[in-house]
Amino acid sequence: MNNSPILQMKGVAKRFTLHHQNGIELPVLGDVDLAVRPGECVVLDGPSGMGKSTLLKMVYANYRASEGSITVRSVSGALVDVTQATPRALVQLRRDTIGYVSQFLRVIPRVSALDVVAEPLAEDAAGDRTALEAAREQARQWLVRLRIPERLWHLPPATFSGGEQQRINIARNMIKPKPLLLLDEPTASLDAANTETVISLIREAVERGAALVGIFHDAHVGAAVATRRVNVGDFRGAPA
Ligand SMILES: Nc1ncnc2c1ncn2[C@@H]1O[C@H](COP(=O)(O)OP(=O)(O)OP(=O)(O)O)[C@@H](O)[C@H]1O
Repeated sequence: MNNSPILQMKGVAKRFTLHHQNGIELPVLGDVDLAVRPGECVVLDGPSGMGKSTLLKMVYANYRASEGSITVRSVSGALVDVTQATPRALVQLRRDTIGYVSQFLRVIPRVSALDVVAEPLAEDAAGDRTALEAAREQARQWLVRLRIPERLWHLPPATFSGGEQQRINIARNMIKPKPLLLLDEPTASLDAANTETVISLIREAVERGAALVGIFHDAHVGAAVATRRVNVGDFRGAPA
């Protein structure tokens, strides 16, 4: 296995410009140096407002870094600096290399829960019927494992409970094994049994050699999955 980092952040800083407050700048993170290798699950610690979610959003290129480089080793082996990548390269990277599980499901109107979960594999099937059916079969297995009642499988998740939506989101974002997985409170609305299932899923991802970076307010989950802990407050530039 290639043990070089899947994620490498060097000298990363983030400042928000508050346009409605005379353009004042809010420094959140500075001098972030972080390398994450295959088989690591780095848990981000630090008090509320320190910039944990901001760090993940920069890696996923939802937020643009103010300084520094964020290099991701793609499935094809190419090193891509997400701070410089073209929109097209970012779409490809999100499709094949970087998974991002947030607390909230972005609901797609009229698409059933089963198809929402199957979609990342169905996209790759490119119309091939056997591959499409295999994608839907895998989606069924994920729905069973995450205890989504069968009566919900063919309904769009818009009206599902918070915990049900969160589990659909986890299944959709983990069904396709990707080298880098970003987890922003994936168990926030889950009961004990489903939380344990997610802990197992995270450990399985670590075992297959994925690199993970996660935020978990539930200390039990963080302790159960962490191979290393990083305190975001230690990155210089973060407010005291
Ligand atoms: N889009 C934005 N515009 C302006 N400020 C922002 C924006 N996003 C985040 N911030 C600010 O950046 C700081 C860090 O926020 P972030 O959500 O990363 O913290 P966190 O460590 O994840 O907190 P929590 O544990 O409460 O989720 C906060 O002060 C927040 O207000």
